Amino acid sequence: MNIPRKLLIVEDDTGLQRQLRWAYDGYDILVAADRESALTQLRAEEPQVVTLDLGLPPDPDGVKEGFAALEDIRRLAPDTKVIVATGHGERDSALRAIAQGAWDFYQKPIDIDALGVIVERAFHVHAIEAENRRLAARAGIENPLGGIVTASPEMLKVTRMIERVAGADVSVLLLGASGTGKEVLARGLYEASGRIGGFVAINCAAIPETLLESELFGHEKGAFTGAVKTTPGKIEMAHGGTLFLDEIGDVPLPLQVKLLRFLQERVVERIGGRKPIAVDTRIVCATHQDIDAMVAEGSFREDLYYRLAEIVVTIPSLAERPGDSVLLARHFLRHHADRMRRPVTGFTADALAAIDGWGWPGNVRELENRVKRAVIMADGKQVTAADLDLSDDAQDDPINLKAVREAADRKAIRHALSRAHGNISGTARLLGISRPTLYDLMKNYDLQP
Ligand SMILES: Nc1ncnc2c1ncn2[C@@H]1O[C@H](COP(=O)(O)OP(=O)(O)OP(=O)(O)O)[C@@H](O)[C@H]1O
Repeated sequence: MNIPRKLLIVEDDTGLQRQLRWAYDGYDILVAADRESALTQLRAEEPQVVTLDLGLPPDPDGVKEGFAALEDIRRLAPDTKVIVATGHGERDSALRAIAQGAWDFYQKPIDIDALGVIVERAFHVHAIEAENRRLAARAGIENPLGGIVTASPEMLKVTRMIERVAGADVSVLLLGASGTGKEVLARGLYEASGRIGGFVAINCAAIPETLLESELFGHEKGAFTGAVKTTPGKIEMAHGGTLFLDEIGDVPLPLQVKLLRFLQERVVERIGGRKPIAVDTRIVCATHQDIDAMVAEGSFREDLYYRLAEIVVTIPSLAERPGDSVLLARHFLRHHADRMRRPVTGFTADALAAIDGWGWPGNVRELENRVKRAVIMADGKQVTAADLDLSDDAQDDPINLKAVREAADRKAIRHALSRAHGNISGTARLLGISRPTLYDLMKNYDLQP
C-alpha cells in the first residue's frame, strides 16, 4: 500500500508559502498560516512531517506562538516529525525547540536544497518508526495499552484490567507511587474507552488551593478580583470525554464537598455563575497517598471516596515488575538517542546489571531521566553504569547469598519506608508482610523508620 507523504508547512509569510509549496516534488503539500489552522490540518490530514516557523501571528516577531504550536503538535500527534524554522542567530530557540521534541531545525533564510534534505530524512525516519511500531505491536510485548511498555505479568494484569473497565461507565481510582505511570494508564484507559470528547488532566497537587476551585469549576467574568473574563473549568471542558484528577488526595476538604455534589448531580456551577451546567464526563483519578488511611483519619471524605473508587487499580512499583527496568531502559535509550540524534545504541553489561539491581525509588520517571541523561553523557556507543550514575551501587554488590539477601531486604525496606513516609503499617503493606515481621526485620538490620 502506498501511503501518501504529506508535508504541512506552517508559515505566515505568503511569499515563502508560495516558494515552499512549489519547491518539492513527491509530497502532498499542505499550508497553514497560524497555529489554529495548523492544528486543523494536523487533525484532518495527519501529515508525517511539519515545518514550523516559530514566528507566527499574533506574535510574528517572537517565538511564543510557535512554541505553543510545537507543544500542541507534540501532544496531538507525537509521532509527527516537526522541523522548526528560526531566524538568523536564534540558536537558543532552536535548541529549546529540540529539547521540547522538535525533530530538527533550520535557520532562515531558507535554502531550499538544504531544507529538502532534512525533510526527506524526516519522512524516511518516520516511515521506519511506523514500521517498528507495527512490528512491536505484532510481537505483543510493547504497547498492550497506549504507550505502556511492559513484559511483567503484574503490570500486564493491570493493563488488562484497565482495558476491561474502559468501556464501562464506572469511576476508576489508580493507586501507585510517584512515577509508576498513573497518567499513562489514565490516558490508555481514555483511549480504550472510545469516548469522543477529549482527555482533560488536572494535577490537584500542583495548583494552589485558592486557584483549584476556579480551575475545576470555572468562573464568570467579575466573580473575583482578576476574573477578567468568563472561563470554563476543567470539569466542563471534559464534557463527553474523560476527566483525569491526578493527586486527588491533595484536594482540600471544602472542595471535596463541591466535587461530591458534582458527582451526585452531574452539574457544575461556575464561581459567580447562577446557571447549572450539565456535564457528562468519565472520572479517573489517581494518588500516591495512602487514601484508605486518609479516609480513616478524616482528611478525605468517605462518601467521595466511594464515588471516585468504583474500581480501584493498584499499580506495582517498578521494583515489583521483574525484568521491566531493563526493557524500559532499552526503550528509553532508543527513543532519546533517536530524538537527540546521538549515536548511542545500547548498554554495557555492567550498566544492565546495575539497572536490574537498582531499587528505582522514583520508578519509571527516575529510570527515564537517568537514561536520558546517560544518552547525553555517554562517550561511546554504549551507555555504562557510570553514565547512569549507578556504578557505586553495582560495585558495592556483596557476593555471598546471605549478604545479597540482606542488602536486598535493606534496600526494599528503606524504599518502602520512604514511600510510606515512615508509617509502619503503610510500609508493611507495601512490602506485603505483616507489621510484626517488619518490626523484626528492622530490629535485625538496625533500621529506623
Ligand atoms: N510502562 C511504561 N511504559 C512507557 N513509559 C512509561 C511507562 N510508565 C511510565 N512511563 C513514562 O514515565 C513517566 C512517568 O509516568 P507518569 O507521569 O504516568 O507517572 P505518574 O505515576 O503519573 O507520576 P506522578 O505521580 O509523579 O505524576 C512518563 O514520561 C511516562 O511516559
